[in-house]
Amino acid sequence: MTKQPLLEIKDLTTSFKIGDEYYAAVDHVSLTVNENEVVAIVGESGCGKSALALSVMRLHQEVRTKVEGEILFKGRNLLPLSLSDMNKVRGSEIGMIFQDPLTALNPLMTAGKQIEENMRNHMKLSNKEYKERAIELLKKVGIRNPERVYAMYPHELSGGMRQRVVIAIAIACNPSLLIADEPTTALDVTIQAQIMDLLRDLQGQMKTGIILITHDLGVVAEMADRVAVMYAGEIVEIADVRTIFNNPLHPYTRSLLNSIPSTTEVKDRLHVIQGIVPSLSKLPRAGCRFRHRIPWIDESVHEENPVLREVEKGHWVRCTCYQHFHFPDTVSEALKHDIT
Ligand SMILES: Nc1ncnc2c1ncn2[C@@H]1O[C@H](COP(=O)(O)OP(=O)(O)OP(=O)(O)O)[C@@H](O)[C@H]1O
Repeated sequence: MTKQPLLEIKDLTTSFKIGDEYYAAVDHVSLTVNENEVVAIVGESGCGKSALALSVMRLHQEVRTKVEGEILFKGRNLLPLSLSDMNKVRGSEIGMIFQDPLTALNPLMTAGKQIEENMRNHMKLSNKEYKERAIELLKKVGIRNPERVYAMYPHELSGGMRQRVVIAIAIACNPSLLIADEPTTALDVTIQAQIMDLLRDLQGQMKTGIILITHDLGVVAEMADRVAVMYAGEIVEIADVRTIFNNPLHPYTRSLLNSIPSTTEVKDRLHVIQGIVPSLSKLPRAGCRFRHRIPWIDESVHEENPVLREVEKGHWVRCTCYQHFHFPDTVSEALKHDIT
């Protein structure tokens, strides 16, 4: 069965005003999410993942943000839509799950009323039906005593319960796309797995497309169909999940995978990713943006204007430097470049 594109992000550039200048946090990014497909976006903090997600939802502050390109949702470009048309899409056809459930919820409204509020904006039901559906949704997201939780305020709920309520709000109108931005980072480790299991179950039942933004490569391996790796505002590699884990090519993807702690193998500290993503105004804009973090690789192997190239069906990589990449061979090589 061929998959239909649900979301097509075309040449998206999102820039923020800092001082008098605009700087692109998302730089000419194109990405497709098909129906019933989970696309993970991975990369370190500051790579532009949230800026990308918020652009799809059009949740950036308009005064200091420029969003250029096209975001086609079911074929319709979301960027030129009026606010009222965008509000019809947001929360109904596209649901969003934020990092921190406490800030995502209204502290002055009960869980049940917040779920109902989203439905009231998009669905015509009777008061009784809104309530029944809200309780049904609380049950669906794994809350055992939904009638009780319906009447509770966010501060009366644990972090995991709050995130379940956020998920209930996000799925209340049966969206065809969910955007989950680090949905478990604000939660205890023990609860994280439960929330990811819930998301996976819901995705299976509802066949929703999902953009899953995460640092957790374990979650990616379990949940994603395809993976886009972002570095410094650009996608540097994109492929199906199996290819990313079995045949990663870009030096950044390889470094990310290498930095996962292993329980079976003692990792050489030289193989752990070095340095940090530069701040937005200091991002390298010319050439291979990752080259500064792999200084032991000869400069000449980087392309001047690296573009994403399809190296095998569905597997795209930016910059041919991957053909020459290796981790530092020796301590002296690492020391020479001050990277230990
Ligand atoms: N409103 C804003 N104004 C100015 N700069 C911003 C704004 N929002 C984000 N940035 C900058 O844009 C870059 C990308 O940020 P973004 O939040 O998208 O990164 P991220 O990959 O999602 O990181 P994290 O995993 O920490 O959420 C960062 O340098 C960030 O500081």
